[in-house]
Amino acid sequence: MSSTQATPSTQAASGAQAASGTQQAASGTQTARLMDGTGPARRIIESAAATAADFHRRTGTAPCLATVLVGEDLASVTYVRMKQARCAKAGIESRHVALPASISTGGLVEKITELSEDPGVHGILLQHPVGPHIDERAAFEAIAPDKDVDGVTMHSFAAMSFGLPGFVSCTPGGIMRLLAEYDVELTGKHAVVVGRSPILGKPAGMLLLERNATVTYCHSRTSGLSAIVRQADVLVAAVGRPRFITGADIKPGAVVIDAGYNPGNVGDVDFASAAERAGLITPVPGGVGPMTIAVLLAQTVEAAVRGRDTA
Ligand SMILES: NC(=O)C1=CN([C@@H]2O[C@H](COP(=O)(O)OP(=O)(O)OC[C@H]3O[C@@H](n4cnc5c(N)ncnc54)[C@H](OP(=O)(O)O)[C@@H]3O)[C@@H](O)[C@H]2O)C=CC1
Ligand SMILES: Nc1nc(=O)c2c([nH]1)NC[C@@H]1CN(c3ccc(C(=O)N[C@@H](CCC(=O)O)C(=O)O)cc3)C=[N+]21
Repeated sequence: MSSTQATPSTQAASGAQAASGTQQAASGTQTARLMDGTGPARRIIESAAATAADFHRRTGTAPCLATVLVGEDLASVTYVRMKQARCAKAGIESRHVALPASISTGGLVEKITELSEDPGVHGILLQHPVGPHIDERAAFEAIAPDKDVDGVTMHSFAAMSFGLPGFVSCTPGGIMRLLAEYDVELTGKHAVVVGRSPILGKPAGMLLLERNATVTYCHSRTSGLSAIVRQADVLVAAVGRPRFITGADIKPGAVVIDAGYNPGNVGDVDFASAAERAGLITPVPGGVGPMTIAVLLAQTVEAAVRGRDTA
């Protein structure tokens, strides 16, 4: 799989140049190979769609994902629409629950508890962030573990950290699948994760640890960030700051995973300079983003099938 060609649109979108049939990420002295997420994501979704169709035939209903959105933040509305569109294409029904920004923690927990108890709903996605006056952790914990297809509950986090079966947080799960797709060896490698949020940085580090990487977390209180990032054989950028990491801090040959997704389709890594030093690098868009949605869909179908088979 490691020689999969990036789609032309991916290359164009990331400023990459196609050179005599091989994909090259930049035109510097050392050129990174692109880690395309669109191809692997498509394959994961095709497989989920086949399973969803089979589930539909057997049960008369489609797998169903409930998407919960608090408020009307434009980016969040767009993400949720994108997820619903992918669901529809894969034969997954989505049920959208739009709640006012003014809803209380109690009101949100009540709504999510209803979905957790609804036998017609197989998976629940509560779009993050929910607004500063709401206890987001309490809301996530109202998701029944067997419907936690977004992998955001404490139950899912613990299972994932112990290497036990359960749903993984979608973006970290997508990152791991992408690394596998490109045959990236993790054992003994120094993985540096910049960011420690509960649904991205922290679980990404735990999954890398499970795969025997030596993991360092960096965050806003880290001192000497550059020096640490420079040691990374595998770098995961999950900061939420456009082009925060530049090529100067990339170890030559490193695997660079840009999980950032900032306004204007800009990642947390400065792609052009990083691609001159990295060995492998994800583009934004077309890297981690599509993998996130693919994992969400696959886990939704898995939840439906599991629920049915254990009913
Ligand atoms: N492609 C996808 O599917 C997804 C992409 N994203 C994107 O990933 C990025 C991160 O998202 P998310 O984890 O939710 O963001 P959060 O804002 O929740 O977390 C950001 C993390 O970065 C750390 N950080 C912030 N500033 C610095 C700094 N100057 N130096 C070092 N660390 C810093 C914070 O540290 P501290 O903990 O100390 O505050 C925090 O741990 C965003 O661009 C987001 O859009 C998110 C989810 C899915
Ligand atoms: N509970 C929760 N779970 C999430 O997984 C979650 C969330 N909240 N809040 C917001 C972030 C953001 N996020 C993205 C998912 C896919 C793309 C994605 O597919 N991006 C495409 C581009 C799509 C386009 O803009 O056309 C790409 O990178 O190629 C981006 C961002 C998930 N998030």
